[in-house]
Amino acid sequence: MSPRSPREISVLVPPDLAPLYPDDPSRIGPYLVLGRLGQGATGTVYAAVDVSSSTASDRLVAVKVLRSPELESPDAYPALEKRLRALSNVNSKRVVVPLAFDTDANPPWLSMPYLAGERLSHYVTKRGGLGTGKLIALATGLAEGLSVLHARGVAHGSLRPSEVLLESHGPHIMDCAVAASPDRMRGLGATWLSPERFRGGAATPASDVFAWGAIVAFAGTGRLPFGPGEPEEIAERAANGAFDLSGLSKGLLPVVGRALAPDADGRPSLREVIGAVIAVWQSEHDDEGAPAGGAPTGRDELTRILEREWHAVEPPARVPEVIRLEGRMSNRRPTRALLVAGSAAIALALVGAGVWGVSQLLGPSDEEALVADASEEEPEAASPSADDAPRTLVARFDPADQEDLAEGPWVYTPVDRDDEPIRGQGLPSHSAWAEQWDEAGEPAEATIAPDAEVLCAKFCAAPDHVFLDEEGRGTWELTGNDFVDYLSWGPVVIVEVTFADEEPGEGPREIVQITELYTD
Ligand SMILES: Nc1ncnc2c1ncn2[C@@H]1O[C@H](COP(=O)(O)OP(=O)(O)OP(=O)(O)O)[C@@H](O)[C@H]1O
Repeated sequence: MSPRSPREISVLVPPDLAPLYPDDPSRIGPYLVLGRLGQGATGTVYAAVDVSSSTASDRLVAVKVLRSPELESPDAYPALEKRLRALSNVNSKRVVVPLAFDTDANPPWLSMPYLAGERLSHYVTKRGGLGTGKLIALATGLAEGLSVLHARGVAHGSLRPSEVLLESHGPHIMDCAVAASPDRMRGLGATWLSPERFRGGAATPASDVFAWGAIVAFAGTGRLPFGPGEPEEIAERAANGAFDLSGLSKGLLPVVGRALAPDADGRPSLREVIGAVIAVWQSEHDDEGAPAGGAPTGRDELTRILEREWHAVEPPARVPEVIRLEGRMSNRRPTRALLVAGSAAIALALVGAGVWGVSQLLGPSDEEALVADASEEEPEAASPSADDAPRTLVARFDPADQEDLAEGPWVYTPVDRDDEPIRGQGLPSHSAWAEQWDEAGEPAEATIAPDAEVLCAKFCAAPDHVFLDEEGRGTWELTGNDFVDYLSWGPVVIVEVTFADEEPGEGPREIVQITELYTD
């Protein structure tokens, strides 16, 4: 097997990744930018590739280019740098922390792990308040994340339901880099703003506790705790302690009520908050299954609560994308391959169906027929005639077998497999995938029709290549030319090929249809 081309890597990307705008950067720091994740009041977030990462599933990062009103004065930059340094040392799975940042860049940026999930604001708006177990997990998780932030001297300052991401492993506190100014927060919704912040005060741990109380109240009841209205009306109710917690899980009422105290001194510390919420959970679970060996720590309990209560937050599917790292050998293919909405399930379904279909197709008698008739005159690569080989077979194209990577005919080796592909273990590399297939015949040569129909799941190209068949299965549609171009990059590929229906003859057979086989 030849090694995979060092010029390409695969990355699992969200299926609905938006394309870049013409002015968007193609690189940010060490990252290759793939598409836009979104734009908020503090900057634009891009999906980007960390080329140093060794696994497809970890390569995707989110890079935020900061452009926020709070950073308009040059004095803001040293403070930003200090805050990002502190954040980089935060050790909590509940906080999205920077992987890298550059505050000298213009504009500054920070990278963070890519997290697939749903904002708490969307989740509650769509489904209503959370059940008690999940609410307790959320409340404990947020309080733990905030307490670790505070221990590093960082008050979040802008916490609200849209800054809480629900992901399959638990809730995450996002957007910690820049605390919104009170002015900006007033515009974003006074509900989450403590009275002292509404009056223009700085972000403090106590103001984060207030935000925690308001978020937990919203998540538990599906309603705004101070009701609807203009920011001033809401702020007035907050200043008077006029909240409505009816419908909130009974055990949580006292601690949430105290967190919403108008006076910062009247609010509990996060340690008290965590203790109170854990006590509610333990009282409802009789402490069953508590770990042996003394009183569990807050973190142990949080882990246990998340394990028990955090269900039904599934990560959205991601789809494979092949990224070219440097100049291309041909200009037919776009530098990067971007997949569009809806293709994830269908692409994976097609691949699964393709693998299944091929295993059905290749019964034992077919396998025997796959053994190519290597003639004495052509020892390197035989060209089986149309009457002694099936019209469709699974083949390996290994550029190591090919003398000239730009010109055909193309050497292919029939392959098959006895076992089912192992799924759910991440996307295998080209060569690892190819190694799962056994040789089932002698190498032979074929030409590839320039307009051959190509269905691919992994080496897909531009969005306008998307293809849906009559049964709703789909993937990307390329041509034989694109496939030849792909082969010239050097990867080993496993494909199902169909030859032209031709009269028996001497020359290499012509491939008119190619379906890439891949799985994860
Ligand atoms: N680490 C991440 N992983 C995946 N997507 C992310 C990540 N960080 C941000 N995003 C996405 O990027 C988009 C913009 O996020 P951002 O936090 O900048 O904006 P916002 O929260 O909408 O507004 P604001 O800047 O006012 O907080 C959102 O759709 C968000 O889900």
